[in-house]
This record gives sequence, C-alpha cells and structure tokens, in this order.
Amino acid sequence: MDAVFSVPEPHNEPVRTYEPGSADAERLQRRLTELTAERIDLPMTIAGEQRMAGGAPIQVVQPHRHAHVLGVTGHATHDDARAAVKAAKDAAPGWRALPFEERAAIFLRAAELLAGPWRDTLNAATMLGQSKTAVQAEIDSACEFIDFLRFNVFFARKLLAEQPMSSPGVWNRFDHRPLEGFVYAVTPFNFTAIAGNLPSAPALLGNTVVWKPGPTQQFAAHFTMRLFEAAGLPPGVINMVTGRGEEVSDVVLADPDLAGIHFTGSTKVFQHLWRTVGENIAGYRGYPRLVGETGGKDFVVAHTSADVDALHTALIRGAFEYQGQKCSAASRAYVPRSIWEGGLRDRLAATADGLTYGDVTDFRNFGGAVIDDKAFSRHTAALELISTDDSCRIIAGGTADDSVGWFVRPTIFECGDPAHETFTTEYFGPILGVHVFDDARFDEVVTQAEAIAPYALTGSIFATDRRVVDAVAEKMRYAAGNFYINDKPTGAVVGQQPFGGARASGTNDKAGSWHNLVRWMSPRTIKETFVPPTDHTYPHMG
Ligand SMILES: NC(=O)c1ccc[n+]([C@@H]2O[C@H](COP(=O)([O-])OP(=O)(O)OC[C@H]3O[C@@H](n4cnc5c(N)ncnc54)[C@H](O)[C@@H]3O)[C@@H](O)[C@H]2O)c1
Ligand SMILES: N[C@@H](CCC=O)C(=O)O
Repeated sequence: MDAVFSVPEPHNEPVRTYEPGSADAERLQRRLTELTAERIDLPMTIAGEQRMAGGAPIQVVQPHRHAHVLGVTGHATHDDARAAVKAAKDAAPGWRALPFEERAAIFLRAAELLAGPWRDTLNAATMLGQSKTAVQAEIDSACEFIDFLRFNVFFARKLLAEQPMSSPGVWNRFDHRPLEGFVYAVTPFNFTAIAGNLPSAPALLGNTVVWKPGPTQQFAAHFTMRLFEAAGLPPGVINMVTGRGEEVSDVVLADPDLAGIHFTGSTKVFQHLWRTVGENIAGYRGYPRLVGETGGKDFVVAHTSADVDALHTALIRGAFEYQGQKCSAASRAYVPRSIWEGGLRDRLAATADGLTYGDVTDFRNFGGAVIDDKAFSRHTAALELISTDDSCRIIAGGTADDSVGWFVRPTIFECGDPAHETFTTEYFGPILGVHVFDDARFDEVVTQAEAIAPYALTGSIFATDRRVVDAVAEKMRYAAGNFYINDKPTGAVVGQQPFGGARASGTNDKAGSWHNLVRWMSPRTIKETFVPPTDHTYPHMG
C-alpha cells in the first residue's frame, strides 16, 4: 500500500481501583481463583513452538505462600539457546520486510487485548507469581505495559518521519534499518511491563529477539508470550527461553550476529554482560548496542520547609509499596532534626508498624512477600547488620518470617553515619534508612548525599521554599535520572516521566521514549543526485 500512515494518538491507560464489591474486583478474584487452581507447564517458545527447556526443572511458586506451586519451568541449555538464536535469525528477513504499520498493528492490538479481555489474566498472574497487590499489579501489568505498547508505536512513527535536509537537485533520505543481527532481551522479576517492553520495543522497529525473563517472573511472562501470539506476532520474532540465563548467555554473547542487549536488572549482572561483550568484541559483525537499566539507592531529602504530611506519605509509599522491590524505591532519607523529633519519627513508625503484608489475594493487605528465599536471606542479613551496629537504631519493623511466605516487615532505622554501608547498598526490599541532621547542616548533607552511593536512578526533594528546591535540583543534577519535587521517587508514568538512571544505575536510555527506540535502529543515509555532474574539473582550475 502506498501511503504515509499516522498512528493513533496514545493516551495513558486509566488505573482501575478494585474497590470492595466492584465488578472489577470480582472479575479479578475469579481469575485469581482459576489460576491458583491450576499448575501449568511454563515452556520456552522458539520459532512459535512451545517446549520445555532441556535443563533442570524450576518450580515457580507464590512468594506469599511458597508451598503453592503455580507452574514448572526449566533452565534453558546451550542447545535451547542455539535453537532460539537460529529462530531469531531465520525470522529476521521476513519480519524486517513487513511494513512498519503491519508490525505496529500487532503491538497496538496487544495493547487493546490487554486493556480488555487479557487484563485480569496478566494482573492475576503478576499478583500470584510476583506477590503484587491488585493496585500494584494494575499499574504494572495492565497500565504500564499497555502504555509501553501504545507510546512506543507513537514515538517510533515520529522517528521514522525524521529525515535529513536536501539541497537543490539532491534528495537525501534516511532508511531506518533495524540492527543487523538479533537482540538479546534479559528482564527482571519485578515488573511484568518491563519484561514485556524489553523484547517488544526492538521487535517493533523490525528486530528479532531472544528473550530471557527472570525465572521468578516466568508465570506472568508465559501469559505475556501468549498475549503477543494472540495479537498476531509471527513465529520466531520473539523467542522466549526460560531459566536463570547463564547457559543462554554462553551461546548468545558468543554469536557474531548479536546486535544488541536490552537489559533491566541488577548492576552486577549488567556489568557481567557488558564485560563479556567487551571480551568478545572482535568476534561480532558490528558493535552490539548495550542498553541496561539497573539498580538504585534512591533518596528523599527533606528541608525544614517541607510539608510533613506529604513527606510522611511519600516515605511510606515510596519505601514500602511492593515491599520496596522497585528500583526506584526510597531507601535512604535525610530529615532535619526539628521535623524528625517534632513528630515524624513516631508517626512513621506507627504507620509502618500498621502496614499489613500478607496474601495478596486478600485485597485488604497493603503488600505481599519478597520474591524468593535469596531475597529473604539478603534482607535478614541486612536486618541483622542494622540491629547489631551501634550507629543504627531500628524504629519500626526489623523482623522477618519465612514459615508461610517470604515476609519481611517494613523496616525503618535511623543511622548517625550517612556514609554507612546501609546508605550505599541496594537491598531491594522494605528497608528504609534515615539520617537525621541538625537543621543548619542542610547544605552539607545534600552535598554528602549527592555522591555517597554509586547509583543515580531516582530521588526527591521535599521543600516549599523555592530557593531550596532550585538549589537542590541543581546540586543533585547528576544524582538521579528521575528527580521528583514534593513527590515520592517511585511511580513514573510512560510518556510523562521517561524512566532511567545513570552512573551505576544504567545507560539512561529512558524506557518508553524515543531515546530508547532510537537504539534499535541503524539508519542508512541515501543520497540521490538527480542530474549528476559530467565534468571532473573545478572553476578554480581555470
Ligand atoms: N533501572 C530500572 O529501570 C530497573 C527496573 C527494574 C529492576 N531493576 C533492578 O533489577 C534488580 C532486581 O531484579 P532481578 O533480581 O531480576 O535482577 P537480576 O540482575 O538478578 O536478574 C535480571 C535478569 O538477569 C538474568 N541473569 C542473571 N545472570 C545472567 C546471565 N549470566 N546471563 C543472562 N541472564 C542472566 C536473570 O535471570 C534475570 O532474568 C534490582 O537491582 C533493580 O534495581 C532496575
Ligand atoms: N518505573 C518504576 C520502577 C521500575 C523499577 O523497578 C517506577 O518509577 O517506580
């Protein structure tokens, strides 16, 4: 078809509230019951074929009730990885030959399916497999995922319209080619939306993908793959392999056609992938694009002019929603003594102690469990360190219990030493450290907080004095890729707060924006001269 198509104007998917007795809550409860009653296979999908990975089996459980197995997956082997790479390469010519609007239509259809008949399935799978409450699942596996799908199409279309200038007699064009080779998408456990976005964004631009979800997110990843298929994604475009991923990386990172890595997860794993690519660099056809969004040690700085009610709510929500398992979670706070001792300490402690973490299918709970036994051990070790260190004092929580689920109580501690390891280490759990300072030391504390952690993902300033807001925003310009004024440091919305951090937090390629999409294109510049010269001499030659 000869036409230059425009694409639908995207809008953010409205967040449903799941109030008691509402039709939405009842439908979601029904789907939770159905998925809980089943125990399904969680296979790989390679070239459109579903088959179990060849390596050791893995039980995928409900973190808040770890005796309950939702499904069984397996570790992909070298052979499995080779098959996925082959499938991605085989599908590439056909996929990149398909016009953009045909590819876009698949992902727009996926967005509408997810907004409608698939919403409860993805939300219920995310609640059960990742221990998210209804609202935390809704903002992730429904709204953010839908937004990624819709906004990526919109931004991609704008990029495709981007063309060079042409002087008289010449026509210059950009041919926005996909990368030459395949993309390796490696995704974390904590966001179903991120797991869906990392393979689908490069695919939208015409790339084919090997996708390796986190094993503890495999339940929702399984339904995400089925959603893509239901939307019409051809076989081989996204090939999902399961398990931890080391064996997959052995194969993928050694392949000459590796064209890019789209990663979200811990800093340590991303650095390992980057290092391996560096070691193999001479063996690739091109220079693989490395896009990685990684860890954080996200701060909240309060000034004496702060609205204390807003600060209290932001700290509770920012630190303890989804059990602190957001890369953006508030994990270190800096609070003036007058505010802290003037009531905030006792209020925060009471609120945190009142938060209910439990089975997320009981909608009255504020949170669920942490993701697995490894996370539980990491958090209990941190609690042990905090409770035995003389410079720290726990004011709320501090306990954990893994008898039924991996539950860690929302924990707040004060620490007199702002350089303590608890202010630089990402625990990725419901643990908030607070440094209380004499009011007059505000500038000094901001300077210290700016550089103490290796990360630069999110951070907030709470102040009503605009001179303070301005000064802190300037001083902390490189301390956060997403900076908030009088708001919690979590909850970025696609199209509104493009998300990503720098320093050890990643390559800051802003998921869900054109910044990210442009990494999956390799433009070819075409110059056409309509009447080419026929004399090789120049006027100055006489
Ligand atoms: N910056 C962001 O946007 C963002 C968003 C979400 C999560 N995160 C970060 O992710 C981390 C939590 O997620 P996680 O526990 O799933 O992270 P993780 O690094 O443990 O795992 C991420 C993915 O890498 C895989 N993996 C591990 N070793 C591998 C290897 N050698 N080869 C291939 N794959 C391998 C895992 O199986 C998983 O799929 C936290 O550090 C958090 O801050 C960052
Ligand atoms: N984008 C999410 C965090 C993603 C990382 O876990 C937020 O803004 O809270």
